[in-house]
Amino acid sequence: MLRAWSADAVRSAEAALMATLDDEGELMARAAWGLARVCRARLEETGGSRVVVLAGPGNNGADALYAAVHLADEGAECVALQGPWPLAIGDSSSWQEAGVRIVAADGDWRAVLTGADLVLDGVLGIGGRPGLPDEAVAWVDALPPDAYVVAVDLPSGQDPAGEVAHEDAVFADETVTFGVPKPVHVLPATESAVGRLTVVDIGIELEGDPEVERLDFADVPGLWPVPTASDDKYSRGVLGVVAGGESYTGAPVLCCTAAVGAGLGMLRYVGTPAPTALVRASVPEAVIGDGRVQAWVVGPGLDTTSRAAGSKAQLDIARAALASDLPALVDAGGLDLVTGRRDAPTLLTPHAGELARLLNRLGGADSADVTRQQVQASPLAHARRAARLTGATVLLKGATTLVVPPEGTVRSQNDAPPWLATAGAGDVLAGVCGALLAAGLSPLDAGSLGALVHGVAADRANPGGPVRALALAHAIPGTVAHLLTR
Ligand SMILES: NC(=O)C1=CN([C@@H]2O[C@H](COP(=O)(O)OP(=O)(O)OC[C@H]3O[C@@H](n4cnc5c(N)ncnc54)[C@H](O)[C@@H]3O)[C@@H](O)[C@H]2O)[C@@H](O)CC1
Ligand SMILES: [K+]
Repeated sequence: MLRAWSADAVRSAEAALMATLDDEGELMARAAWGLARVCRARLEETGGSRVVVLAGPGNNGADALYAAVHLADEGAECVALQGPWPLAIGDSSSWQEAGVRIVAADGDWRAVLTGADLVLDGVLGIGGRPGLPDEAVAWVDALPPDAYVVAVDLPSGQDPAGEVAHEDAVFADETVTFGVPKPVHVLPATESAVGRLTVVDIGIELEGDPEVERLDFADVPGLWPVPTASDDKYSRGVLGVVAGGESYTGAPVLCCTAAVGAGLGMLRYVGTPAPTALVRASVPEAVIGDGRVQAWVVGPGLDTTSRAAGSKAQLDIARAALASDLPALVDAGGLDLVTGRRDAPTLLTPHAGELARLLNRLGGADSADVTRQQVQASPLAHARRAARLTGATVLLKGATTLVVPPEGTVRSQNDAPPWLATAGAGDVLAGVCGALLAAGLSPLDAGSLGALVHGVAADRANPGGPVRALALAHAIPGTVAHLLTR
């Protein structure tokens, strides 16, 4: 499991460790040495030797300058660009003596930057507010496209808390962070700016709950519900799926195929005539009709406005499911049936547009209209708000999937290839996560584990190429086996 801690928690841990060390510069020395080792390796890989430091006003700039001193000692040509600010440590002459030429804001920094093989972005670190100083915006605009950009601790100008997306900021090829990952490295608003993430150990230890967790493959065997010899179909979990309608007939096929493939004890399907016939034909394991279940999936392909035959009876069961005290996953059309808090374990699985619509419906008359774009620009805050309004855990779909309970640590999964952005993929996700809820997992575990398996299955269904949702659903059982036995 990858764990990311807030800037405040990292500063406290650094202060605690610093208090035990004789030399107050020791941590920065460790950070700079680790950073220099990574840069050295990248220069060797690319055959480059010209390093340009973007030197900000704080300790982030100092880290980059100290690393450049090591690289200069080893033969690299190192130049640092200084803005109209004093450097946190030393002055330009002391750094020049140590082998790093400083070019001031009024110097010919453009020519220097043009020749860079590797750019060390040390403008802002965990002390940064989102956004860049103007001089640094000009540097970033002038970055040569073929230079390898290494961000020190985090891509400068990105929100260290990972809450808000920023276009006017650094997008790095690699980020070298110190001690532990921070939210900026794993949350959807900022993760795409991080590139490859490398963590340098500087000896700090963090306690308590992290801000963000990310499950990795090694977590799957400990969480996945593996049956034992004493289990039967009922003890393994029975899932009820209320999905589809006369106009959306495919969603229940995808959802039910994925759910039985994820290892359910039994599945009950509640639908209208056309999708019921399809489910009967393509998922012969399914038992048709209402009955006792351990959890519900309500909503894939569900049209809450339909007047077609069977729709009213189906909607009555959907509403009863949501009113019950059983765990429920609520997706797509089912989200329109959410009227407020649910006390039983609940996982809502909206995409950005559906989350905006839900917030507008539940937020009350005095709340401003939320748009899909606003949700995409600050996904965590909007998902958290919906979680608090409903008491549910909110799984917000996207290139990075967020799983956000009303309080506490969130999960952020980034396991899927971009090919997975395809119609029907969400129906498959609902089936997998629903199966996990029926087996007794919490909404947080069901959502994050389901997202991981879903992402890996997309890759395994057709490595490196397009994937259709039905192939994804069929890849679920093999993916689970692979993750349990690797
Ligand atoms: N705290 C520690 O013990 C350690 C910190 N380290 C480094 O120190 C960094 C944090 O250093 P600092 O706390 O000095 O903070 P930063 O270097 O991130 O920057 C802070 C400075 O930038 C200014 N600033 C912030 N946002 C701005 C914006 N948007 N536009 C213009 N100016 C802005 C602040 O007023 C302040 O002067 C870490 O990211 C890491 O690189 C490492 O050396 C490891 C040890
Ligand atoms: K930085």
